[in-house]
Amino acid sequence: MEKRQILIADDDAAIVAALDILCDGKGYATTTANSVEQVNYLVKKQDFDLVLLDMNFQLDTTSGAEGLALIESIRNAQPLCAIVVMTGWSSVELSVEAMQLGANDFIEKPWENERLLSIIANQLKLKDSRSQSEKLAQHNQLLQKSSSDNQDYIAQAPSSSQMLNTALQVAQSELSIVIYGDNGTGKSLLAKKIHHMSSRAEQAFVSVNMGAIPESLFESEMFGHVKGAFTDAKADRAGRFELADKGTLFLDEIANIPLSQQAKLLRVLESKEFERVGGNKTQIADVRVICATNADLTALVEQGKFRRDLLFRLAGIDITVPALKQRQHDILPLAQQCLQKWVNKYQKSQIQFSVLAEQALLAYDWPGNVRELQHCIERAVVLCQGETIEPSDLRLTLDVVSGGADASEHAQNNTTFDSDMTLDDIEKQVIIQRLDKYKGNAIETAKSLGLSRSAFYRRLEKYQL
Ligand SMILES: Nc1ncnc2c1ncn2[C@@H]1O[C@H](COP(=O)(O)OP(=O)(O)OP(=O)(O)O)[C@@H](O)[C@H]1O
Repeated sequence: MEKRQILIADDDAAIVAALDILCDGKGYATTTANSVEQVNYLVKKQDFDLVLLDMNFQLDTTSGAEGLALIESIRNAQPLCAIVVMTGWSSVELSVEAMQLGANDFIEKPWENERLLSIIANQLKLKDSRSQSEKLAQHNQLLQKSSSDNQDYIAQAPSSSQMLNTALQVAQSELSIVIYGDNGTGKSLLAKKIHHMSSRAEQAFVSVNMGAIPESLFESEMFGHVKGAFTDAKADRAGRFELADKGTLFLDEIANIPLSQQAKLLRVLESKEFERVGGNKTQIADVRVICATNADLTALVEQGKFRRDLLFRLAGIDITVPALKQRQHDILPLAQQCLQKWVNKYQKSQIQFSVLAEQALLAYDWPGNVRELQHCIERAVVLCQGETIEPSDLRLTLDVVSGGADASEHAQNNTTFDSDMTLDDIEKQVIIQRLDKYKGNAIETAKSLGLSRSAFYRRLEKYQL
């Protein structure tokens, strides 16, 4: 196990030497500092688990002012690090002030070795639980975004049930997986399903949309950063690899990762080691990687846009999710599932599909796949006046009657914005319609809206599209 890092800060060389021997004997890695400047320099440069801090650095002062100022700068540089101050005897007030400024504990000089070691051990444990809570808070944020985590995966058609069987068979292994399929076919949901069926199910499932990360933030997003590593790094932050430790890391839209970043990803996947940006502590990446894409990665390799060695590393096994039109037997069960969801959400009384509406659902091509089906049913639930959804509520009637006119265009020609819609509501609706128009093609939709790829993906995430 990696040694815990302790900084011993005191201007008295004899004290530093004694503490160094004591800590070293207990297996801690020590660094020493004998001036305020040195402490300030070291805490900005290196990660420490604990600082043992003297309160006075000039022989003629006993006020503790230097120690108090140092506590603030250590706290600023390393919010989670434990600080134990060493005070002269009977300086209770100073100890209290130190604790108020962020020190975690204090010990009076001269100290008893056993007592100091027990304080150190205790504070290191508390520091670990603070790091753990920091991670948990970030996890919770991620989890809130994916409340659909363990929803039922519908696969009643022969092609989808065969695909699901293969997925569940490999779930238990540690093989990396690439999931291919058109937009909206259910690749992300399948990745979650695989995670839930794996031996890592109790650990985190962390999803990253590779298209949504601006190139300049790639390393910080994936590997984390330490405070001050760059202008906007106001606090330490764990990256996705760290958050997914012992769990599953889902790299969505993997084809969108720029070539320059592919090498960095490959290095971590091969060595299983990474460092936070600006940090020097090497961490181990114990993650199972699942990727998804609607692109042909082999073709991208041939075109020189995707690294062959990265594809080998990622593709332990390939799974392809069929388009919805190729799995007719899934359409009605999926429509029923969506109906239930939207009826609950909009607090409507029970609603059913008419026979004609079911026929319309079956006759449509679903270029936007399950996602388009969900939007279609949501619209229908909102528009439906009575207890039965009719073909006209689905707005697919035109297609069925005219044999293939584009329903999305029909929907688009009917754009109306209620007077009580917020700007966000309007933006969401425009994006949905534009996605329909471009049949789920993200790049063309983003272009038509005048958005960069990452700005577009950020909006998709914001509106959970
Ligand atoms: N087999 C299924 N059973 C139930 N719900 C499904 C199924 N497939 C997809 N869905 C739902 O359809 C929506 C779109 O699915 P998902 O986001 O997994 O698609 P995707 O292929 O990852 O899309 P994209 O390529 O655009 O990222 C989600 O709300 C998901 O829950």
